[in-house]
Amino acid sequence: MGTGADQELELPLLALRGLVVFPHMVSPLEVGRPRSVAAVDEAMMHNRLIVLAAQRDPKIAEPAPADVHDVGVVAEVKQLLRMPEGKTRVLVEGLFRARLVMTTEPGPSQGAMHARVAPVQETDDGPGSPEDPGGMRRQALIRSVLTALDEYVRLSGYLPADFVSAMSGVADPGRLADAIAGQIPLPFEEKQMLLEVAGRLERLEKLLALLHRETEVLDVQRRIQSRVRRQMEKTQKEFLLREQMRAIQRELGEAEERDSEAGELRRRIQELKLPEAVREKAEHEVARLEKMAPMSAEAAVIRTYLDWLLALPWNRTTPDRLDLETAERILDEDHYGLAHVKERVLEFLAVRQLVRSRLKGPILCLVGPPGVGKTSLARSVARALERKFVRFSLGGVRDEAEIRGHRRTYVGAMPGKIVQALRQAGTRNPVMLLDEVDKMSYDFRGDPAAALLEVLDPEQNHAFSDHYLELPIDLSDVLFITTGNLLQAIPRALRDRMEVIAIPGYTEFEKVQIARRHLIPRQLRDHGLSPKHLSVAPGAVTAIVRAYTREAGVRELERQLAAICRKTARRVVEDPACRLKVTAANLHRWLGPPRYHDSPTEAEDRVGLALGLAYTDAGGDLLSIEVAVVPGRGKLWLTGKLGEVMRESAQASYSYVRSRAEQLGIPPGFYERLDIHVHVPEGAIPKDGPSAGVSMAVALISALTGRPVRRDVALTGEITLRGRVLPVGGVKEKLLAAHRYGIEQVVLPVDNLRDAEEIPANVRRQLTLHPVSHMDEVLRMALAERPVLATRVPVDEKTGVPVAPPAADVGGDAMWPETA
Ligand SMILES: Nc1ncnc2c1ncn2[C@@H]1O[C@H](COP(=O)(O)OP(=O)(O)OP(=O)(O)O)[C@@H](O)[C@H]1O
Repeated sequence: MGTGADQELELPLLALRGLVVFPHMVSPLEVGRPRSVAAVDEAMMHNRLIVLAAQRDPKIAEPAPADVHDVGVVAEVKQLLRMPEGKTRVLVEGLFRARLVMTTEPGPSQGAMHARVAPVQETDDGPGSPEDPGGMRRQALIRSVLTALDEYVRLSGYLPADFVSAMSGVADPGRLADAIAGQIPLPFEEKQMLLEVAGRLERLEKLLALLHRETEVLDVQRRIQSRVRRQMEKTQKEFLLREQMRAIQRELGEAEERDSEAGELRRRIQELKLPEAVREKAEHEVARLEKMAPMSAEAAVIRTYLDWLLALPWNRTTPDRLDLETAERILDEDHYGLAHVKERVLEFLAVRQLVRSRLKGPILCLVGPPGVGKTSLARSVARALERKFVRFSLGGVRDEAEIRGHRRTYVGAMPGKIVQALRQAGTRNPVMLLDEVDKMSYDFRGDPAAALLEVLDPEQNHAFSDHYLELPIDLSDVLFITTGNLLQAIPRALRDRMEVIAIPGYTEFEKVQIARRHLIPRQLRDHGLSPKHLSVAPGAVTAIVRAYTREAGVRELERQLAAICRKTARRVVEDPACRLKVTAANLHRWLGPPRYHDSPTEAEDRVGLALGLAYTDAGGDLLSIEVAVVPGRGKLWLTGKLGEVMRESAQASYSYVRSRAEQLGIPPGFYERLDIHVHVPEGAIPKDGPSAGVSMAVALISALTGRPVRRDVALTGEITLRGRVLPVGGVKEKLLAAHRYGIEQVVLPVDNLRDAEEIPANVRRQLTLHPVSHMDEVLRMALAERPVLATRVPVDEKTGVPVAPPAADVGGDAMWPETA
């Protein structure tokens, strides 16, 4: 067919939308626009030739000559098929590239557009052409394109597999490029770009780049798809399994169980009339529970949580009994003595009666040795107020989470102790006893004291937050009472927030009263006995206190009485008619030999042995302090498990003695020839504090001068390097201890005298107190006037220098070890 491939032609123009036809490519076209139909008709009437050129913008409906690209293809219309609605379908075959030289618009008669076109001369083909000597580039390009095409076909699945082998038969690079470009789905702008390249190899090279890019895109696409597919499969699988499980549960009747569980929970929530925030949270959790498989671990977590939420007393309170008379009667009924504490409790109730609304604070803190009735007093307060009573111990708590709970994300998470106690109480206004606030510690897991501060602060505790509950809980109606053994060990910030009431310990008289009025009746009751079975003579109680117990409280006493009751119970079972009587004389038959007879007090005055008074967490106690002087080089030995402060205090006493040696009648330079050993017996018990300073100085001076210490004097006081005596703590407990051991003379710092006013009058009467402010006064009181030995430090008569001592010859009192 004469196509006139090298001269200009005037042909009808068909504008293509979003489509490029290449030479040698047969392609079906749907023609609808009137101008396009006219162009096809015109071509059919002449030589079937037509120019196909792509529109620059496929969206334009009626393109003007400027709207079509300058390069297109001259094609032959192979077939024409008229369709309904005026549409026409044609089959065209591209013949050659052509440049549109001039394009003319149709006249008003709606005919076709025309274009004058000039064929594009294709360049650089064949071996030996200047750009490709030897045809190497051509070869390389063709091979690369075929490889890339192979990869592309494999990845896309879009073209038939034999397309590649068909293409490998095309030798002309330009044609190859056109044939491939015509078949693969590239954006039409890129196809147009390829159409406009006249150079064959250049066109092939551009196609190669596009192929590579397409392959890469396909690869990424494939990876995304497979990921999406996997995801889809997983959700589908889960959905399927869940459905199956539901079906199984239905079969087993579990679904109904779950539905009924949720229904039951909802009903309970409704009934409980919870505060709004709590109700919302509870309902939210029930809704979550419903969506879960009943047996799943998560459902169990939610169930436990709901259990807690619904069990807490959000709005349950008990009315307070504010009747003072009854309250006083109850307090007296339960406890002997303790007037100060009872008074404070009654004051609290009185204020409560006047201020009906919430009373901020106070938090009572009962401090005293074990067994003085702190816990039972708190219980009694609850009884007087008709409130519920709960207690927990803070001893050993070192983790904030124990107070505040663990977050629910933890396995086995639980609310903290406060919330647990509230649940146990079942009302929101119990008396809550926090035992052993002085035994808390802290580590990297947070400071429990800080959490307690929030609990005990009336400004904050109306919205206490527990990590587990995730809801603020109101603690402002709780009456907190705390207890501890040592005031100093309670964290300062906590101490400031509380009203401390000290219970120093009981005198012997009080113990006997407590036993007779409370402990014996209670033990009889607890052992199923009646007073006619057993009577305990007052003298026997005193004997138990003296010989079988050594304590500030009455716990050990109660235990001994329980032992007596046990023995009685056995006898009563054997012989219901028996009548038993415990007296001081037959006590050893009930309780065995006395446990305590060895008092630390001595039968006679001793050299180098002083009695100090100590304050421990078990109350007050006596402490013997021994000093021995041995030949040596001025070393000071300290033994008996002394704490840091006590050691320093011993050093201070020693320095004081050295600096005052001459006035004290000790040869100067004694320390160059002698070692001094200070020992505080009962080494298993740790001892600390500065209050033994005075007694150590007395023992030292006694050992160095040979003047014995009076055995009926006990001492307490801190010493300075200049011999001043400073006040100390725990004086009440110390005085009670001195009295317990039958000591009558107590030397104490003058500033501590007012503490002595708080001990019971009958004890006070039996003690003679010697207030002092300087060591000189202490020594006048505590040391015998004249040495029992000429001097404890032998000196050379001529030089006055201490010499090695002679062999001991002073009986049991010997301070010098025998020299070998
Ligand atoms: N004044 C008292 N009147 C009657 N009973 C008392 C009195 N003091 C203590 N008790 C009794 O002594 C026992 C021990 O008291 P409680 O357990 O309250 O001691 P505590 O001070 O709390 O000791 P701890 O510091 O070890 O907790 C209780 O049975 C208590 O009833």
